[in-house]
Amino acid sequence: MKTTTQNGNDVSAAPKTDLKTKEFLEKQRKILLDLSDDITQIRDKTDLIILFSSRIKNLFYFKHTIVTLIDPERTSYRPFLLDPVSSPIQTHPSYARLVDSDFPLRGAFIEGVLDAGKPVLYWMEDIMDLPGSPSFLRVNYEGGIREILMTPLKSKNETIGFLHMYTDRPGSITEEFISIIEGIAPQISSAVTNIIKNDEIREKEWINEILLECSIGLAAVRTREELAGTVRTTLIRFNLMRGFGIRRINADQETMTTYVHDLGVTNVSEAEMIELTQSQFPIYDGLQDRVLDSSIPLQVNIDAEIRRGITSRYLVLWQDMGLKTMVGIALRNGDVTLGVLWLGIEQANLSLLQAIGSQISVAMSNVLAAEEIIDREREKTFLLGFSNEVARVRTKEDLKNAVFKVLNRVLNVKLAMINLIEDDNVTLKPFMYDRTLFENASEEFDALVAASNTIHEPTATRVLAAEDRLILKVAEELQACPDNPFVQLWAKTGLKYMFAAPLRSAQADLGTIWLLTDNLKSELLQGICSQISTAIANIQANEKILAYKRMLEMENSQLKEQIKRTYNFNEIVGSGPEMQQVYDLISLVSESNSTVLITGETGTGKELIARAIHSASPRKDKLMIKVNCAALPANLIESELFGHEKGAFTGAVERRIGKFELADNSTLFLDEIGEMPLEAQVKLLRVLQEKELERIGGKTTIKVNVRIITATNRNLGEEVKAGRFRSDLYYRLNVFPIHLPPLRDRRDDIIPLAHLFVDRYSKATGRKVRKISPKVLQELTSYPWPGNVRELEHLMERCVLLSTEPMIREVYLPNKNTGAEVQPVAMLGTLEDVERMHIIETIKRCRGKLAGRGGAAEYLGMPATTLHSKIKKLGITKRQYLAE
Ligand SMILES: Nc1ncnc2c1ncn2[C@@H]1O[C@H](COP(=O)(O)OP(=O)(O)OP(=O)(O)O)[C@@H](O)[C@H]1O
Repeated sequence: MKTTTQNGNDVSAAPKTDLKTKEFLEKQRKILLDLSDDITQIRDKTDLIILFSSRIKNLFYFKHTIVTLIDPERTSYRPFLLDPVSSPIQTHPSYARLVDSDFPLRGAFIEGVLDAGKPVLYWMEDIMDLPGSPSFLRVNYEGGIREILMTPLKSKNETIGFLHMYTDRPGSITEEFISIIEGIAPQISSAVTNIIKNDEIREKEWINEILLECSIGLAAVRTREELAGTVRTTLIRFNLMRGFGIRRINADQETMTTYVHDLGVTNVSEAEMIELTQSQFPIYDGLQDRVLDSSIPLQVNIDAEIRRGITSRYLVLWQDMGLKTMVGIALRNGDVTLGVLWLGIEQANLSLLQAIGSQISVAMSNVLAAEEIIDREREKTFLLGFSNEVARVRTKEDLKNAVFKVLNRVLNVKLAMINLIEDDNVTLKPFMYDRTLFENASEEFDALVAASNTIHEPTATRVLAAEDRLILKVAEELQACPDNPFVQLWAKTGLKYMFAAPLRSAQADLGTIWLLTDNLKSELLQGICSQISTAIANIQANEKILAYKRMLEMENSQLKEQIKRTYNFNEIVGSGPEMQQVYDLISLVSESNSTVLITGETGTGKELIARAIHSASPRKDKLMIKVNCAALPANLIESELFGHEKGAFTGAVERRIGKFELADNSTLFLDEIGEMPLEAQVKLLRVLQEKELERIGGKTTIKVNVRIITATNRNLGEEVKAGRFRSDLYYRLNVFPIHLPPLRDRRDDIIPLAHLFVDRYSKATGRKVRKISPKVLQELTSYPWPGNVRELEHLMERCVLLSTEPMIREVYLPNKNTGAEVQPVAMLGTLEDVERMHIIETIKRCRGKLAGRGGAAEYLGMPATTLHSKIKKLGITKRQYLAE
């Protein structure tokens, strides 16, 4: 057997022994046998070296021995089995460091052993100071060691470590010694391999045992707090607790945010702590994505990552916290990647970390599932609450309150806009928005709100085409459509997502809703949007009902107004034979359903007579409906009479009930029938014949039971002849004609009528005008009254208003020749009137005192006798100045 020194010299330095002697062989055999026995009994790894050392020492002298092992990467070797009791350097200050050091597998010293593949004896002085020589050589030399025998330990032809044997007596390691060591090296190797395996098995068992314990705890975890606590306990059990953070992948699939953490005791500031645990950190930053992609835990050197150019803020925060290395473990449950577990540790058993990681993954998915259930429940309750609130919504204001409450306060979502489609089915009109959202761009926003938008605007078209919603990433949209003014506005809010949805009710598009948020809860938002759709449909229906109600109220008040003006039979003044005849006709026709045509000059009382007929008819409990055919433009008269459906023509925004329908079971009074356009005459005739009608644009026929009374101041017979009035209609209307004579032909009625009107307007205005002077009565009866009773009525109303005393003494009739009214110089009356008024007023102020100091004569600047004669002359009575 040939053994070499580090210089490659023949082992001439080792004292020669006859290796073939029987004695030697016997010695070797015994050592091997004893050692084999020992090795089988070894329970503890330190026992091996102690037993080995003592057995060999029985035969040869050496100081002490150790075993070193090569690391799995085969870059270094480190102490594995020590015999500190025999070591001469155990009191050396470097001892503790040396036994825990890795020594590079480079340099002449160790490479010499590896190359030789068998024991190599070194003289310390030759080797210890060579470049690359391990420091333990010099330390041993200083401890008195002079030679070292290095024997490679092999397993399956690969060197797994070294047996170091040290001596302080040069020459004590003989050739025989070396030969024996070489012979027993395989035994030592296999013992070491067994120890390693045993160690591994034992460690695995220990790990499994603890993992099992931890897994029971982790499996029971249901909340985040429990998760944090159990992860902490698990790490403590493995002595790995130096602070941890679990980051969860956010819904955007682009960022991660801390889910649970325990940073341990660190010198981190409150602000940094909040930043680290609440920020969204990008997944694809070159580090987190590496961890997620890696199937094994990844050890990260923070400084090195920053030097590599990874700019994520959390690295800087870790650095600030004084951390040097972190281990990142991807957390996965089946195919689902949940996030990353970051551990603030230097190094650790990878398979252990992996096992911990997968247990935490299971626990985390349990917590997530539990949270999801709670979230869903909460969302359900929340939606139910919102839907109850929305069900009560009747106005836009109610809806605004409900929507803003739910979006801003509960979900942290901003309402960018609700647009509603107009009746033209194209225009999108802003309905509701949160202007505060666009504070940075208020001018642009106002301009967009003011400009009319349509369903053809590209983003609006996309939303309306969507089945239920559209989720847009604002940044991507801005890249794709940098010129779109809407997208530009969204970008200015700084929010990440635009959640847009069509608002629909019963499959009809009502409009679009646009929500901006960083926190996307699509399902919930979807639910809210459909509630908003329902609410808007309700509001619109309610608005229609209100409009309809308003219309009815308007009509109702008009009708009431008409009723007020309805005078019954008794209020019709006229006692002459002409009017008597009219009364007879009214009595005759009232009870029947016959159509009546009332003719007469304007103002003769035709409407009054129509109302009298209605009031005396069996239909009197319902309102008489009046249509003035002259007051309506030709194109509207049909819709006024027969009504129309929504959209029947431009401007028909609502359905409208016609007067015919309103007059069902009552009387329809068509005033000024002579003015009705021919086209409408045809339709009127049809309704009169068939007693049913169709609304304009409508498809169904509506049966009506209406009594018709018409009136005209024209000569309808002449109109028929001139072709302006349909003869067939004329005959149908002229069933029962009543003609009203003009007032000039019944002069006996003038004075009773004048008194009636004075009385009526005195009461209405609160004046005390009661009488008409004979002179005025005379003037009234001799006037021709071209405007008939209405003219008389207006004139008397005016007289009441102008009169300053209980008797009407003056009337301003139009000039009989010119028709123009003779205006007095002043509205105050004649000079005599003014004088009378002035005297009465002065006496009143003097409290009836005429003469003497403070009397009216003094103030009027005349002697009391003159005043007396004037009072007499002007017919001033005591009543006039003492009455009030
Ligand atoms: N005989 C009467 N007794 C009392 N009031 C009358 C009489 N005739 C007419 N009036 C009053 O005179 C006014 C005008 O009457 P009314 O409107 O009925 O006339 P008309 O013939 O229908 O007018 P037009 O042809 O202009 O529609 C009304 O205020 C009405 O009350």
